[in-house]
Amino acid sequence: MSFITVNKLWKEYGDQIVLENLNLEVKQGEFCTLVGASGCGKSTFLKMLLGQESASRGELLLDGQAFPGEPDRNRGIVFQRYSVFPHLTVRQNVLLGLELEQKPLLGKLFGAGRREALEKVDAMLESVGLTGSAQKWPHELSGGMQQRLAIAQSLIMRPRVLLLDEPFGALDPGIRGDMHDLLLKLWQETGTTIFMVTHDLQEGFHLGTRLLVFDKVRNDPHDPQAFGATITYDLPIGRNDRQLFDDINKSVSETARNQAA
Ligand SMILES: Nc1ncnc2c1ncn2[C@@H]1O[C@H](COP(=O)(O)OP(=O)(O)OP(=O)(O)O)[C@@H](O)[C@H]1O
Repeated sequence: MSFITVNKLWKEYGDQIVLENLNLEVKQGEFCTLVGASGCGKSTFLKMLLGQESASRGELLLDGQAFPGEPDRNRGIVFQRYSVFPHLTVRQNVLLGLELEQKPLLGKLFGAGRREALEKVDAMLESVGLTGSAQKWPHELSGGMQQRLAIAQSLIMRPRVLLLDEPFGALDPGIRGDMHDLLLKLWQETGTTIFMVTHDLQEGFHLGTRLLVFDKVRNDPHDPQAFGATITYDLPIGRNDRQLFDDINKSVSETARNQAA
């Protein structure tokens, strides 16, 4: 049985068809990168995996069971920006999830429970290279450091699925390279299943074990909302196929141009 099954999945908002007939089987530990023109529903698909949006039709299964309808600790998400709490220090940001999980009402741990949780937090901060910034506030961190904090905050909960929505989109190219290395290291260490949206096809090819291209097969210029996007390429990657890269780039750019027209 596959870990995640997407079966004839549709998503509509009112008259607008965003996603149509998505089918996908994902094994535990895969790293899927999602690319496609702006507005093709990639973030919507992540939100469905998170449990923040429901399907209009079709099935989304985790271990053969319907996906929990609300976000839970099985699934962590990191957005392009603003996913950390500005009023908490780096260490408190990472601790909070554990505190809320163990003491949902109070949101605070004491004594041995707190010491144990802080050991995990410090190990996680070490893993993402933020040990020296543990007492800092988020506004004192660079963009790359804030994203490392957001990843630590998600991973401390040991999610089975990690959802990343353009996590490096706002970072300088030099820092992106370091973040790629870090993410690959954490993915190998934790074995978590990753879905990552990126606008950078090269990044998608570099990081993923599988590349999913979201695109519109049909387009009605008089009614752009009539058709949704679907998965047009689902490729195992890890090799550098220049022709394939060019083909995907061309088809995604064409859809982007049609949508802008
Ligand atoms: N809550 C919502 N209510 C109504 N329409 C929505 C909602 N969320 C998204 N949409 C619409 O669904 C379409 C897909 O949006 P989505 O953000 O998933 O695309 P995307 O591929 O992630 O785009 P981008 O690459 O620009 O982030 C858009 O036309 C958007 O306006």
